[in-house]
Amino acid sequence: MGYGTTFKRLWVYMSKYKPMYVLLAVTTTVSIALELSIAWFLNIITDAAVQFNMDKWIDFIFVGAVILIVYGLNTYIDNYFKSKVSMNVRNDIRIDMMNHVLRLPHSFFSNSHSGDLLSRFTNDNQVIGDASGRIIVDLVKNPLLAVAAFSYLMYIEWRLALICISIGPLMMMIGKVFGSTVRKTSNNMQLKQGKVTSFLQDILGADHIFKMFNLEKKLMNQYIDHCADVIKIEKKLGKINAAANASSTVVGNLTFVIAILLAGYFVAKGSLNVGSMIAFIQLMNYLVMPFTVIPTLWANMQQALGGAERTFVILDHPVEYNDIQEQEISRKPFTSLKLSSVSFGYPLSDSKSTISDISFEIKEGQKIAIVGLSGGGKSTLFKLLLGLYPPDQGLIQINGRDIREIGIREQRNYFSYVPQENYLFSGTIKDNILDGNHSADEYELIAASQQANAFEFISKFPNGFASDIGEKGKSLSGGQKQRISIARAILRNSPVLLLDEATASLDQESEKIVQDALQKLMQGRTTIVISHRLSTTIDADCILVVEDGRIVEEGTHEQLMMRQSRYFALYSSQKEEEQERLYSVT
Ligand SMILES: Nc1ncnc2c1ncn2[C@@H]1O[C@H](COP(=O)(O)OP(=O)(O)OP(=O)(O)O)[C@@H](O)[C@H]1O
Repeated sequence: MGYGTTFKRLWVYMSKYKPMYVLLAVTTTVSIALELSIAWFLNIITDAAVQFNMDKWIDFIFVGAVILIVYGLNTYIDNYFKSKVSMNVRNDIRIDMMNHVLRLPHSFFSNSHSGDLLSRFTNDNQVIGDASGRIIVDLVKNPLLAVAAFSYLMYIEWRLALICISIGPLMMMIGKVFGSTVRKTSNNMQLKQGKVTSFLQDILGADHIFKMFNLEKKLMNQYIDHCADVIKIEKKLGKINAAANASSTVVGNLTFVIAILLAGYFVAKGSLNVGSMIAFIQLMNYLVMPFTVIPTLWANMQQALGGAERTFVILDHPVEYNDIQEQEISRKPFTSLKLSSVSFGYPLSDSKSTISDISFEIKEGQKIAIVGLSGGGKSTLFKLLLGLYPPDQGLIQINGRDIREIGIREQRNYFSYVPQENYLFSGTIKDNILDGNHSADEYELIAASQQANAFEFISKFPNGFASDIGEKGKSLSGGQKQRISIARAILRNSPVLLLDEATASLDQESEKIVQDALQKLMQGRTTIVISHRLSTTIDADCILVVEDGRIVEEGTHEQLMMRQSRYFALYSSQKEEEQERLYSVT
């Protein structure tokens, strides 16, 4: 995307605030007029002073006061609306980004680092806002100020004005030489800052891990390396900015010195009065200053356009659905779920299919257990059922209808999903359980937590359901988090339960309580369970043994045990482990 295109897209956001930009055009014009009026004011006061003419002194005081008051008011309005327009554009883009990000497919999140996304929501958003307010207004104002100052200079003494304007091409050259380097370096800087944010996000939410593995030294060194990278770019940026400023200051002052020498010469010769020379000096500042600040403003603009480009990359990513809707709880009847020759490979993954030619059917009220070694593709199968990825081949049907006809929202509504790791959001216990069904009442909330064996521990908290669970449920135990997650799934009460049994080791007591809650959750529900425990496989209507993405065995517990093959081996090894655990406890 070129910068022109990026700006056009940014303009779509800015143009919503046209009245504010019109007002800023007025304040800019007034501010230019005021700058010139100060030069004019210096001119008349100096001439009056040189001529020992004190008649108009009271008028001068009055005019000076008016200029100052208007200057003050205009600066206030100008600054206020510059920041207001920035704030509004920033906020609109932020809201659009969130609205878009919430609708992006799972594959997008799988392939992005949340820290990088966070940096686009924060750092990039900040610079885009600055560009839409202060930077763009100053980029328009400074050339206009230069033109106005030049016109006034021409009026005072055209020969001096022509010398002064020679600064223009020289400054442009400086801007061009340094501008593109500043842009590249600034973009690099944003990327590095994104990496630092990602790094911080990884470690700050996992203090227990870095403490347990004693990773402090490693992380400290990594952070120092990240900071060194940032400092390296900052130094480079500092050097470029210093060189650009030094060059423009030298060129500006050189022109200034030449012009002032000539002005002095004209005054001495009597062709220019002292007042005009003073006004001339003031105007020179207005002519030189724009040329010195424009390269920096231009670089800031390009940095902001870089940020906008990164933002638009996200906004351009295809979404799963067109609008965000209220939570919908499916109460549609469910009769069957059928997979026919389903195959799938992860996008961007080098390996062959993760799921190959999988077929099975589950009818209302049945329970299927999926077992197999780690990495076999069990969780991936759930991702396909939940519509997180579309299958590459084959057919998934719910109630005999192809899921492509059903649509992704309705497809997801058929399922309650309890993942292996419990993702809870910051907030209260009540908020998290009600995420299962926002329209549930108090009675249903209590009933769900009772069924999930969670009510007792929740009641013991001083604030009960209103207790804050901390970031990702930090202030809860593993078992408590699982039970809240189960209560959430109970409240959702979708026709089919997808249960990825937790392998995380809980203490025996806690595991028993969680297991009991899971049994209650499965009771009478159509369930597909990724099973790591014997208790959930034995009573299953069908057990699928998955290896390398394929179903290598299927049948009931008795049938598979009789076959004495893969399931038998898995079951026997689990049984041994269970018994070892029992012995070690007793
Ligand atoms: N987002 C992803 N991108 C690429 N490959 C992935 C992705 N997620 C999982 N995989 C790969 O797919 C394969 C199957 O993973 P999956 O999580 O489905 O296994 P699993 O049988 O559920 O394992 P476990 O029992 O350990 O949870 C693994 O080789 C894994 O590395």
